[in-house]
Amino acid sequence: MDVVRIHHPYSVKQIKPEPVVLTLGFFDGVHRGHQAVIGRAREEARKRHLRLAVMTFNQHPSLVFHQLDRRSATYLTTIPEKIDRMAELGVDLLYIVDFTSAFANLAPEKFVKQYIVDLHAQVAVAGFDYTFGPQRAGMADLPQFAKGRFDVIQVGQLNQNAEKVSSTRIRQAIDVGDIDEAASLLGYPYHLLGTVVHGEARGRTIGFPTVNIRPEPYSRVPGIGIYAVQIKICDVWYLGMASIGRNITFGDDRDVTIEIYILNFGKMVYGEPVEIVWYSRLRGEVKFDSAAGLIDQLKLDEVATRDYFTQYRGELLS
Ligand SMILES: Cc1cc2nc3c(=O)[nH]c(=O)nc-3n(C[C@H](O)[C@H](O)[C@H](O)COP(=O)(O)O)c2cc1C
Ligand SMILES: Nc1ncnc2c1ncn2[C@@H]1O[C@H](COP(=O)(O)OP(=O)(O)O)[C@@H](O)[C@H]1O
Repeated sequence: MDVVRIHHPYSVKQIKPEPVVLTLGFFDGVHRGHQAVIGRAREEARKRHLRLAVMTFNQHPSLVFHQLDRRSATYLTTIPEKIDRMAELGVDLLYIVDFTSAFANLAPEKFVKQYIVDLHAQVAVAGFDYTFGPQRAGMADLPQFAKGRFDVIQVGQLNQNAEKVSSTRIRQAIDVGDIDEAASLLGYPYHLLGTVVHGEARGRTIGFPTVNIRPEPYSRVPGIGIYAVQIKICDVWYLGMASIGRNITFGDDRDVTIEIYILNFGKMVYGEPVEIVWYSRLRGEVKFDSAAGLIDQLKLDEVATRDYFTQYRGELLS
C-alpha cells in the first residue's frame, strides 16, 4: 500500500497518476461500518479494474470546526494503526490529508475538483453521513458537484442491535471497559500502541513484575479494570494480564497507569515499543488491606487469564 501525506495546498507531483475508486472518510477505529464502506469500494475497484484509494485525515475534523476537550481528542486508531488496518482491507493507496482550516474552508466545488477529480477518482464512495465543505454539503449533493466527472456510491447505515455502528458508540464502550462490546462493533479486538517506561519498581518485589506502558499520544485508553491481553514486544506475542488503574492499594490520588504482567516472561524491556490487544475484562480494581491480599488476588488473576485463553482463545496458545 502506498501512503501519501498531503498538506493543503498540495503539489500535483504528490498525486499518483492512475485512475482509482476513491473512498472518503475519517474512519476512526476502521470499525464494521467503515469496513462495509471500504468493502463496497473494493468490490467496485475489482469490477472496474481500478486501484482502491482511501482519503482520510490526520486529525478529527471537529478539532478545526470547534474546540474539543482533551479526552474527546483521542482516537481509537492512531495513524500507524489506521495505516495497518487499511493495508489489511486491501487498500492500494492511502492519502492522509492534514485537516486544517485552509482545507476545511475549501468551497465544495474546489474540494471536489482538487480532492476527488484531481486524485483521478472515477468513482467516489462514502458512507451516508459523509460531509464536505464549510457548509457541510452531504452525499446527496455530491452527484451535482461531480457533474458527470465521476460516479458516486453512497453506502447505507450499518446497525447492530438496532443502533448505528459508530466510533462514538465504540469510544463509550472502551471508556467503561466494555471491550467485548467494542470488539463486536469494531469487528476485531481493540488494540493500543505504547512504549515500556519505568514504574515504581514495586512489581518485582511482590513477585509480579509489570511493564508500565506509556500509550501512544492521543490514543484512547480503556476504562479502569483488570484485563486479559496479548502484548507484542520485540516482534513476539505474549499473553498477559493488564491493570489499568490507580494502584489504590498503595495510596490515594495516584495517576492512572497501565501495567501488564506478562506470562512466561523475564526480560528487561524498557524503551521497547509494544502493541496490546484487549481480550477480556476480568474484574474491577480493588483496594486491598495489604500487599499480601493483592498478591493472592494476582495469583487468582493469573489462573483466570490462563483459563480465559485456554477456553476462548486456544489459537493464541503456542
Ligand atoms: C493483573 C493485575 C491486577 C492488579 N490489580 C490491582 C488491584 O486490584 N488493586 C491495586 O491496588 N493494584 C492492582 N494492581 C497494580 C499493582 O498494585 C501494581 O502492579 C504494583 O503496585 C506494581 O507497581 P509498579 O509496576 O509501579 O512497581 C494490579 C496489577 C496487575 C498486573
Ligand atoms: N513477567 C514479566 N512481566 C512484565 N515485566 C517483566 C516480567 N519479567 C521481567 N519484567 C521486567 O521487569 C520490569 C518491571 O519490574 P517492576 O518491578 O514492576 O518495575 P517498574 O514498575 O519500575 O517497571 C518490566 O519493565 C520488565 O522490563
